[in-house]
Amino acid sequence: MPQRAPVDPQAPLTQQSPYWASIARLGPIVRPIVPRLVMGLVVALAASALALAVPQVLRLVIDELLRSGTQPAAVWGAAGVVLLLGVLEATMIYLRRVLVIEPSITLERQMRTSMYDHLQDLPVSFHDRWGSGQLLSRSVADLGFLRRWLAFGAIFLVVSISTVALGVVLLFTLSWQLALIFLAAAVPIMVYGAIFRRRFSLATRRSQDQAGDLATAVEESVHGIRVLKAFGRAREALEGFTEQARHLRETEVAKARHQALFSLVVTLLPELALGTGLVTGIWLAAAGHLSIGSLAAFFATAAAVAQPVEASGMLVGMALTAKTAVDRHFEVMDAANTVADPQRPRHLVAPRGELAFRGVRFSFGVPAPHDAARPPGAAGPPAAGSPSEVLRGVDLQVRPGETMALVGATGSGKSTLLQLVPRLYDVDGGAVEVDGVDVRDLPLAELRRLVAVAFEDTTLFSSSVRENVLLGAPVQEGPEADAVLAEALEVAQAHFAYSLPDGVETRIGEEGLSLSGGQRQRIALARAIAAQPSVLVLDDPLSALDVATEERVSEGLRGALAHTTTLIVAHRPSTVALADRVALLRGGVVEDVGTHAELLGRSDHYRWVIASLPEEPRDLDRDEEPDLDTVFSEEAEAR
Ligand SMILES: Nc1ncnc2c1ncn2[C@@H]1O[C@H](COP(=O)(O)OP(=O)(O)OP(=O)(O)O)[C@@H](O)[C@H]1O
Repeated sequence: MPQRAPVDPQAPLTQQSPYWASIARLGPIVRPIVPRLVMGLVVALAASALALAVPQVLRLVIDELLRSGTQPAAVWGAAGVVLLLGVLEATMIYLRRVLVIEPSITLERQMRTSMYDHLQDLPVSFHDRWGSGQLLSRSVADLGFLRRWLAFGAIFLVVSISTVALGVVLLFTLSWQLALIFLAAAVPIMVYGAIFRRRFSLATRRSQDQAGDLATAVEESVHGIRVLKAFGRAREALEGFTEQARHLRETEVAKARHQALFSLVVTLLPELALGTGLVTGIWLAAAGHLSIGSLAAFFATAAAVAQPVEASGMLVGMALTAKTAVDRHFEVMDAANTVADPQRPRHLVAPRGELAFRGVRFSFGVPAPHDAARPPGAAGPPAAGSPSEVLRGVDLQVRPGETMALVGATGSGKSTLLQLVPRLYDVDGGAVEVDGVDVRDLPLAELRRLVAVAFEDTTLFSSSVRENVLLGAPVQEGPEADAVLAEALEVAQAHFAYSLPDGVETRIGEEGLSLSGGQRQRIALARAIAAQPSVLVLDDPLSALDVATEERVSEGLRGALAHTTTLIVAHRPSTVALADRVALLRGGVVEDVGTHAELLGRSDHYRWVIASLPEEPRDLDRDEEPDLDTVFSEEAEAR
């Protein structure tokens, strides 16, 4: 497996796209809910205008009603107006929530679904480079954040800017001298705001990436918990995790410090301006340049304006985090699907299952942790003949219905060659053909119906045995599906499935019943058989079986594969025995092809490879307990 480098906590993060260029990319996605967002914005603006109207009523009450000694009824009337304004403001706030929350949640779901869909489409080479935690954090945390920003942050930012703008105009109408003092505080706020924006956006990008790496570390250690425990490496894993968590903590603390400092500036300066304004205001009122009502209204309005200014630290922080979330989202969504359907597809009407590799060249390219960190095209395949090329011109023909074993030293590229058949990767040069048609010219769905695979490292999904086995089967339900299931379980010697607590309906996989390595392999093998493919590609699918079970499976396979072209990676002589012919892979090419006996007779390298294959199974996995009497008597005989 290639290494996926986590975010370097010390690396300078300076490459940031312009803010609006990033946000504008959301345009087409957000468009359907824009009317609701605009309505939400309008009612939020109305709520803020109502809040600003209260000081005006206050001024009227003080200057006009109280001073001229009007009837108490008029004062009650004014109080009623203030109350009405308050009720209206609360209603508007409620309406805003109703208008924006539901569409923003829907949008989050849609973005998450399309990301999942895109991840399914992207080639295996993409998944080789990206840590699962990075994808997890982008599809869960980042999108959740974007929703909150759209439903709350963005609207409040616009409302805050409008409130401040309208408030400042009102302040000028009440007293231009006091308004100027108040406005003077805005200059250092704006200067410091620019510094804050730069620092915070770098820190927020780093923290979101580090959170993704941390999620990858959790995922890997949960998956590898048995290995870590068995090798007593849990402490080292914890130390590694603690180190990553420490880096994230440092970034978060730095972020919080930037935000706290900015909040201090935006809280302190308006307060200072208000204090200075109060002294000046009292002096102006005493000198008769300002009415008491205007002075009271000025300070009530200034307080209403100061509120969004004070919240600006949080709002700007949200806006910058949202921009990072958008960037991270599109880094995944922009990744091109290099293994796509052909533009002019060809079809195989009655496939015979002839498989051919013609001058196939392949290398894995240069792994990189995050696509965005690389200039486009930086990870392309190395030049032909470069040392990192795994396959350097493979020529091999497998006849229809033939079983061909692939043998070679470890790391010679056997698994790689198999993965080119269902286009998990595409060749860099040459072609893989089924019935004379380049696999790249077949629609992917058709190709993957023609070709079924079973790998040594089996993946079972959190669903029933039945669903796992019938995953690629032509029929999923009914008596025909039952028959396919039964036959596949029979050939793969996976009868144990019937004895599970709920039989073939038992839930297995990560969230279900744990199966042994050999049981998992047999389910995976049954899945490949149930797909009823024309070409079956098996990557050492019997490695975890004991000799007796392997023999029974091999026998079943010989019958079942009679009409299926099979390419099988063999790590054991017993798997080689399954094959009609054997291909010997060496130095990135097929060095020799022949029967097992022919190759034994003429190839030193083949003899060496076969001699180095293990005779015994790597992992004994018997269904039934061994007969201890027999074991003891065999041991006694041996003695
Ligand atoms: N996803 C990957 N990304 C980068 N390099 C890879 C990847 N998978 C395999 N390789 C490299 O390609 C080479 C061939 O690997 P491959 O797994 O095909 O060998 P193999 O013959 O099947 O080995 P084995 O018999 O040990 O299973 C190795 O050097 C391996 O490190």
